Amino acid sequence: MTSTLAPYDAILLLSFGGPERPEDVVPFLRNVTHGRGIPDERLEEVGEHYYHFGGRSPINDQNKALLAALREELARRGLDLPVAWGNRNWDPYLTDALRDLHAGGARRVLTIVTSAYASYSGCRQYRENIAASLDELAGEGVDLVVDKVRAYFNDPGFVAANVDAVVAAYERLGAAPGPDAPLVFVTHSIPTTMEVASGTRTTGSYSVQHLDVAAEVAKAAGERLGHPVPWELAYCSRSGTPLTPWTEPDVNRTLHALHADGAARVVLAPIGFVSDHMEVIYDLDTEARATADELGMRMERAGTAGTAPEFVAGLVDLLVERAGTERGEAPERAAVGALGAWPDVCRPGCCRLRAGVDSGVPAACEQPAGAAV
Ligand SMILES: CC1=C(CCC(=O)O)c2cc3nc(cc4[nH]c(cc5[nH]c(cc1n2)c(C)c5CCC(=O)O)c(CCC(=O)O)c4C)C(CCC(=O)O)=C3C
Ligand SMILES: [Fe+2]
Repeated sequence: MTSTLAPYDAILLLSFGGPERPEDVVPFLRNVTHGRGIPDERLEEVGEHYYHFGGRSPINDQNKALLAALREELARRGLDLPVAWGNRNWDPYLTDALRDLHAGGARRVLTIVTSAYASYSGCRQYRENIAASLDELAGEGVDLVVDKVRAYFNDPGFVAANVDAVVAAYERLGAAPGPDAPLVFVTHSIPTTMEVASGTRTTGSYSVQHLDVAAEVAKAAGERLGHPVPWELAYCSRSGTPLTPWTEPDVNRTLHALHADGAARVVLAPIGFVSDHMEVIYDLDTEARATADELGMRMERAGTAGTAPEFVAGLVDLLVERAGTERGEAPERAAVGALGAWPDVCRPGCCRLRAGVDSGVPAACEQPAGAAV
């Protein structure tokens, strides 16, 4: 029975992909940076991060775990439909996943991407990948309709999982939050041009989305811990040339600044990542930890949402909500914070690579040009 997710007949988990073995690292990095002008030195440096962990990214295992958790939660709710997994940059690839779903009888697919926040990297680029795959499949006579659930950074389940993780990190730290033990939220840095073009005029940019979630998480964690939590937002994983501005401050610089202000301990909460990606285990657990050690600061890194039951239940709620909307019902659109629920179908021009510049690359899951922004 698939009745309560009608009109959808399949679910797709769409992610980034990562290498499984050392031989995969360079081909993977070529896929990631295809046509994007990342300097060779940066690729070698990022390659080293992967070799440091045996040439294997943690991301595929984490997606397999999320896939299993989603299937379990769907089954628990009596929702029996296929759930496939496909990636932008590595096997299993998106096009193959969609072709398999179609071969199994699927005609209308609802997608969850493994990015909670909307920017070119977390929203539009995936939608361009969907459009390109659908185009390729149409050439094979495979016709599918693919939709995507709205950006879920402010979903109550995602936020609750991050609150739990921050509370647990302070418990491990053995100190109450305060000026002596502040909280640093961390996310992926992006070029400031991408930041300016993220979202739309009415939805909140990438950094504004993070600030909204950070305020909610800090407030709820502070209530649970019995102390207000001083916090800031920092960025990791900058790339590109030093001449190109990216969102700042870098997390290592924030650690130096907090240390100079007298903080002896710190909690890092990577709210920008849905699971412990390479950025988390290398840029935070390896590099930022080395900085903290050097400064003599005690650091605890909060966990990511991963397969936390609230997070997984929240994702399934989003599937149920969207299916209801498509059936013409008006389901509740749960969201915490000040920004409200993201549009189901992105506004025209949402999350362009650069503000005002239409790349001409088709993107799926977007209202046609001319629709109100
Ligand atoms: C906002 C954002 C997220 C968060 C949202 C989300 O979670 O999806 C994210 C996720 C990820 N980024 C990842 C890996 C990489 N990202 C790169 C490059 C870039 N990312 C960017 C942004 C983001 N990226 C940008 C603006 C670039 C430069 C331009 C470009 O190339 O688009 C490069 C190239 C080398 C380098 O420049 O560092 C690599 C190898 C992995 C896999 C990790 C693993 O294996 O566990 C994941 C999940
Ligand atoms: Fe978008």
